[in-house]
Order: sequence, then structure tokens, then C-alpha cells
Amino acid sequence: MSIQYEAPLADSYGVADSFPKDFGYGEEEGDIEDSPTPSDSKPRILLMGLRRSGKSSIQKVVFHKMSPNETLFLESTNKIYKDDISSSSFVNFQIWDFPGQVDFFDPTFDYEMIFRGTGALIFVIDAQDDYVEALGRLHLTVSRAYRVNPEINFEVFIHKVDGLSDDHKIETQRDIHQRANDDLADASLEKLHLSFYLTSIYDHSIFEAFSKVVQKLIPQLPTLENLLNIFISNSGIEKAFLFDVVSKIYIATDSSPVDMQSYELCCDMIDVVIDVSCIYGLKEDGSGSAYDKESMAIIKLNNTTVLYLKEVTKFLALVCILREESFERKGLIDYNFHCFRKAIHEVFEVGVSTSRTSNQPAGTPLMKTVALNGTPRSTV
Ligand SMILES: Nc1nc2c(ncn2[C@@H]2O[C@H](COP(=O)(O)OP(=O)(O)OP(=O)(O)O)[C@@H](O)[C@H]2O)c(=O)[nH]1
Repeated sequence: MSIQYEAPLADSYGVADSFPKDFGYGEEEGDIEDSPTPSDSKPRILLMGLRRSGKSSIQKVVFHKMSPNETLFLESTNKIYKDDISSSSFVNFQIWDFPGQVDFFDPTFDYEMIFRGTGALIFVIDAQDDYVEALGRLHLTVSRAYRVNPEINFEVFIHKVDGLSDDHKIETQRDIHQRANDDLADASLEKLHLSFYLTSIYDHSIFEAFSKVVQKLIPQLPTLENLLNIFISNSGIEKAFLFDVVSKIYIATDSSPVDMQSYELCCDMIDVVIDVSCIYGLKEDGSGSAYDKESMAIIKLNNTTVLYLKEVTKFLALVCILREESFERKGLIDYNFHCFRKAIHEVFEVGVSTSRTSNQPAGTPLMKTVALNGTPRSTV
């Protein structure tokens, strides 16, 4: 495998510094009784579930680069932990990690305020444990949330499936799916839709699941997919992912099916690029940026496949998978990429100006939409 790598020019952006281990995400902690601050009005993704189901581990692994083994030492969360990831990620939202023992009947717990500004509620179920209690909790949580805000996307992570055989995984998913939907039907809540994902922090399944959760909150998704389809069909590319570089969530891909191996390869490529860039791309005094306008990389695999990464915006990278023969027309690909990049910038400039003028209050359907850090201009 050969790697052709161009170190980025330092300081092209002057905003994003080099990526430290947790990428310098802003972090906030707060009690649920806190009065809402401006950042509280950002759309949220809630992480809920029983104690020790793996909520904090998911948040740390996906957004703070924690290695899965380190999560063994995480302490139990005992108050709501708000994580504002907008400063270094494309997706401008807050993740709220709840302690396992949230009590909806506690009068100090203002769940209406919380659910009103929520885009997605992720309920984590430990698949290695007996899940009967978790299913009861899931039902209570989603039915409450739905009554307050029916626009929320309800996502169920059947988590820690690394410990299960393939047959057992399928059987567990079927059983949880069946029981959860039966409970909803008994409560006449058939309209409440639950989506299920098999996840583990020990492989890429957690990133894939989070990608799908986030994609549902991106209003421009059909446009992005369309642009990717046009780009790959005119450039002889087999598969292309638009990645949020920091989290390795893919925010869009073309309409051909995603296979896990391709996604993993692309994630690994981002790691290689950022790691090499952090070591060799910065100035001697450590200043500069590990990811900027000049960031690009080409990796040729020994099976005639080429991986091609290019910067799209401060937070986004396009990673393409193509055959070596197609890569001979690199000039064409680069020209098409130039047009694609321009289109993406235009999409988000429109998105940003629309969201600035709309001035929608919290709790309206637009809050379901995640605000986006699409282009450098959008992060004022
Ligand atoms: N095998 C396996 N273990 C996991 C996975 N995710 C988390 N864990 C482990 O589960 C344990 C509990 O994880 P936490 O992230 O602290 O759980 P939590 O839901 O935040 O717990 P509370 O803060 O008490 O609500 C830790 O020991 C993790 O290492 C996974 O995908 N697979």
C-alpha cells in the first residue's frame, strides 16, 4: 500500500487549530434545573437509557476520540451532561447525556422543556443484559416525549452487541422490536415510529448508527445525495462519502448501498490523514492546522482500488473509492470535484442565510433540524 500525502499548509483557515485528542470540543456541564442559556436553545440529541447501558461511552468514543477500552474506567453519570460539539463539528448541536436513573415524576425534572427542543432521542439498551426493565423504561420515555413533541426522531441503539453471536444479534433485535412495538400498540401509539440499530463501540457500527441519526436531522440531505450521485457518475467513482472529519460521521453518501467495509476503510483513511498531518503538517512551534484547504490524500490499495480524500469545508471531507483505471482521469475528477465543492458551499450558504432569517422559536418543527456548520463562513 502506498500513501501519497500532501501536508496541509498551516494557517489557511486560522480558526481550526491542530486536533488535540478530544479535538478541543467545548464541554458544558449543568444540572437539569439550570436556566436555559443561549446554547441551550441549540437543537439537541438526547442519550437516554438504564444505568451502565453505555451512553457516556458512546458519546466519548464518537465525539471525543476515547478508545473503547478506556470507557471501562468511566464513572457513572449523576447529572445531565451537556456536550456542545458545534465549535469543531459540521453538525451544530448539543448532546445531552442523561444519568441512568432519571425520574420523570420528579417535579424538578422539567422534561417538557427538554423534549421541546429535541431533534432526536437515542435510547440505549444493553443487549448483553436482561432487557425487560429497559423496555419498560423505553416505553415510558418515548411515550412522554412523543406527547410533548411528536417531531422527535426516536432511535433505539441495541448496544454492546460485540458480545453476541450473529444469530443471537438478529434474534435480540427481532424480540426487542416486537416487544417495543407491542407496548406502543397497547398504548394506542402506533404512529410513534422507533428505528433500531445494532451497535458496539468496539467496531464502526456506532459511527454508522450515529451517521444515520444525524442524517435524518439534515434538511439538505436529498440535495447532498443528488450532488454526490452526479459527481460519482461523471467521474467514474464507485462510492463517495461526505464525512464530518472530527466525528467520522458520514453526513451523506451517494445512493448506492453502503457496505460496512468501505465505510471502515474511509474512516481509517481519515485517521491516517489527521494523524500524519498532526505529526508532519504543523509548523515547528506546533501552530497551524491539521486539516485545512490543502488537505488531500491518495491511498492505493493492493487490490487496484484507490481511496481519494479531499477537503470540502473546514469540517467536511469527501472520501471516494474508485478503481485504479478510473483514477487515470484524475484531471477530470478534480475538475468535477471543484464543481461539487462549489455547489456544497452554495447549499450551506443558502441554508445559513435561511436559518438566520427564519428566527424560529424553540419547540417549533424547525428545531428538529440541526443547524449546520457547513462552510467556514457559517461559523461566525
Ligand atoms: N462490551 C461492550 N461494553 C461496552 C460498550 N459500550 C459501553 N460498554 C461498557 O459499559 C460500561 C458502562 O458504560 P457507561 O458509558 O459508563 O454507561 P452509562 O450508560 O453512561 O452509565 P450511567 O452513567 O451509570 O448511566 C463501561 O464499562 C463500558 O466500557 C460496548 O459497545 N460493548
